[in-house]
Amino acid sequence: VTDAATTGRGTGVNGDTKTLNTYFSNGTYYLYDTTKPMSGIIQTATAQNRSTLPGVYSTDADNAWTASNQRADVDAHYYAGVVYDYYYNTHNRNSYDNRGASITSTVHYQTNYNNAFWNGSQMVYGDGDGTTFAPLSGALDVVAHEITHAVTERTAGLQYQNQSGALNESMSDVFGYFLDPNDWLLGEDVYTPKVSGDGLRSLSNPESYGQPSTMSNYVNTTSDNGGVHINSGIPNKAAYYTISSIGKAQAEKIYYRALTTYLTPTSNFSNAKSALLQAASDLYGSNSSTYNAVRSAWDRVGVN
Ligand SMILES: Cc1cc(C(=O)NCC(F)(F)F)no1
Ligand SMILES: [Ca+2]
Ligand SMILES: [Zn+2]
Repeated sequence: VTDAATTGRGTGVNGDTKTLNTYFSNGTYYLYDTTKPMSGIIQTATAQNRSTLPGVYSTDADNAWTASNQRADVDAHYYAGVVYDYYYNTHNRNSYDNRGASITSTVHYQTNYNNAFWNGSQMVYGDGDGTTFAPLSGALDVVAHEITHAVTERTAGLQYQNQSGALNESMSDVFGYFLDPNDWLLGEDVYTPKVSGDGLRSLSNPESYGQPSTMSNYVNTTSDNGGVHINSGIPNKAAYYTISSIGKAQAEKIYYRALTTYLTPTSNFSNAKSALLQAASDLYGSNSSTYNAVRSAWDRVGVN
C-alpha cells in the first residue's frame, strides 16, 4: 500500500492556478487534505450534476487538476482550506465545531443551480447558469459565508427567520468580508460573470441591491424566512461602519466573541448591538474608542 499526502496543481473557476493538498491512494489522486492541524480533514466531492449528497470523491489521474470540469472542485477544496486556516489561525477555532470536524464540500450540484448552501452536514455548490452565477465555489467570500453558517449553527444557533435569521445571514456576510476584504461586495468573483463590478450584496451600500440599511426600512415579510437575505442589510451596514472605524483586526475579534459567547438562538438586532458592545468592552474596555465606534455604528442604523 503506498497511500500518501501529495501536493497537486489546479485551475480555479476564474482560470487561476493554485496549489492543492491532495491524497494518493491505489493509483488515483483525491481532493482530500490531511495537512491541517488537529485532524481537520478537508475533502471535496462531485454530485455529477445530480442531487445525491455527498456524491463521489473528485479524482484525478496525474494530480494536475486542470480540466474545465474540475475548476469548481479545485476552488471548493482550496477555499475550504483557506477558511479552515482563518478560523484556526485568527480565532483558535478548530473547524466549524471547534473539535476538528471534517469539512466536506460537494460541487456540480444539479444543473444550472444558482446558489450554494450548508445543509447541516456539508457544503453544497451549484455550477450557476453562466449568466447569473459562475460556479459558486469560485468566490472565497461565498465559501466563507457558507462555512460561517456552520459555525453559527454550532455556537449562537441563530434561528433562521426574522431578525435572528437576518443576523445569521449578516454574520455569514461579515465573515465573508473578513476572508475577502478587498471589497465590500459579496460574491463578486462568481456573480454575473459577464458583468464586472457587481455582486450579490454590498455591506457598504445595501440599498444598491435592494436591501435596507436602517431599522426604519426593516421589511416585514413572510417570504425568504421573514426576509433574512433582505433585512441582513441593516446589521451589514452596522458592520461596515464598525470596520471602517476600528479596522478589520479589532472588528473580527469583536464579531467572533459576540457570535460564540453572547448571541443566542433568538437574539434580535438590539441583542446583537448589546452582544457586540459586551464583546468590545471585554476586549478593549467600555471607555475605549473601539467601544464607542460599535455603539455609534448601531445608532446610525437606528438600532437601540
Ligand atoms: C436570495 C438569496 C440569496 C442567497 C444567498 O445568499 N446564497 C448564498 C450565497 F453564498 F450563494 F450567496 N440565497 O438566496
Ligand atoms: Ca467580496
Ligand atoms: Zn447564507
